[in-house]
Amino acid sequence: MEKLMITGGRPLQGTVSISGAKNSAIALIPAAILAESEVILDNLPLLSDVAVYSEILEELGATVSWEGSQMKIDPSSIKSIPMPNGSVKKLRASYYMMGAMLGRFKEAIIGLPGGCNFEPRPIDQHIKGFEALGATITNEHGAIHLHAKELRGNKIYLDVSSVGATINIMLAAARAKGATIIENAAKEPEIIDVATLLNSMGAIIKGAGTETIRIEGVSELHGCRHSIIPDRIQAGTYMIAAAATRGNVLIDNVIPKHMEALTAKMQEMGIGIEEYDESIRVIGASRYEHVDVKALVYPGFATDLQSPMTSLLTQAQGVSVLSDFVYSNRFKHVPELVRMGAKIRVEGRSAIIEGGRLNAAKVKAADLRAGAALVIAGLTVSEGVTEVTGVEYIDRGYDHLVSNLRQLGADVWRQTDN
Ligand SMILES: CC(=O)N[C@H]1[C@@H](OP(=O)(O)OP(=O)(O)OC[C@H]2O[C@@H](n3ccc(=O)[nH]c3=O)[C@H](O)[C@@H]2O)O[C@H](CO)[C@@H](O)[C@@H]1O
Ligand SMILES: C=C(OP(=O)(O)O)C(=O)O
Repeated sequence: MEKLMITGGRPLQGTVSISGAKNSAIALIPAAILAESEVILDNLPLLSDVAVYSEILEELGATVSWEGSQMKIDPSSIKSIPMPNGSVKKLRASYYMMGAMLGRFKEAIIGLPGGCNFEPRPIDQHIKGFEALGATITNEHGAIHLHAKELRGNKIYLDVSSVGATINIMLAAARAKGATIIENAAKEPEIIDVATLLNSMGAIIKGAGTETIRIEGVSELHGCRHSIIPDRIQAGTYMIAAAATRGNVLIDNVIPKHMEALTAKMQEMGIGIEEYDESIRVIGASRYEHVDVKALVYPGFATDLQSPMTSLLTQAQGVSVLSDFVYSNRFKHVPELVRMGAKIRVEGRSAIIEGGRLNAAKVKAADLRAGAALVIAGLTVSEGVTEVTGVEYIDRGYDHLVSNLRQLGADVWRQTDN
């Protein structure tokens, strides 16, 4: 079993460069299925989810070569092969195979997604969107069967502004007949990134990043080259880690605009923030004020930073209230932080956090961002060694985590126990 070992108490110092966004990468790779020729993706993060996605495309017959942060995908030999089990079960975003395969072949059989299950994560809005485009959908023994004689554009109002449903409908609609309008679309930066790639492939998509997206279907898409936006959740995690250790860190290769909800909260706590064109410096202080945080859809505070933020709030004076309005039960990190001495109780969709010192402990990450929260907590503890298991979750979203933290002066290492 692999674990992360952390002797904390050292303020993080130096520069960390952020890789491309996981939540873009794992939508852009399946989007390449829609093209007839080679798609080149630059600034790709080296993550386990990305590796699984390249496996999925190879299983379908695509030629994938991956060198450093560049992936080349030649989808010209892709075939419509059912994927009820196997790799698709390993990650959440395999649901994008539904939209991409439907767009290209008008049919797909895809096993229900795996990934981080911090609470039930329905895909009813994805299904509603595909049905509106003319697909017939059945769930047979845990695999979704999708079929359409032809896909026709339609107006789709999403009941919840879902990132996955918005992207999935864009993928299928890009090669449908006529115009599709998505209302109450999600506005996350990763949606703009996917629309940018699709438009470079010859799609006609307008309004990505707003609540109304219009997609004019085209009969064919071609290859292109695209550079993935920086990962705002990784960036936010390092910003929080810098502040939690009362360090001074330049976070490079970020889009500061994407970080606004976090930077505003950190400034409210008394943390120094300097913004540059493509980087942000976080300057820790000896005392932080308590704040209330509400995780919301973009441009609100990201739910994916809610767990790391919980760890930072244990370092503030007084009582903070952190509520998650996207995932009301995303609190699997809380019992583990309590094992480390944190004073936190969960009431409904809120964690009530009383600032205080943490202790080293053996803790388990139950999902990706819970893992990030535990690493940050461990970095604040100077006595003893914090051991974090569940490293496979952390590897879904943070490439070079150990080397990045070590470069910033942290005493962190990976250990494998038999
Ligand atoms: C691969 C990826 O990009 N993952 C991100 C994506 O997940 P994901 O796309 O799965 O999340 P959604 O935006 O779809 O979920 C938002 C909310 O809508 C609900 N919902 C969603 C779809 C649906 O059909 N029905 C429904 O009720 C969910 O339960 C949740 O409460 O956005 C989440 C919210 O920012 C992030 O935490 C994830 O990191
Ligand atoms: C929940 C996350 O990802 P996924 O939707 O891929 O499980 C995340 O990135 O925090």
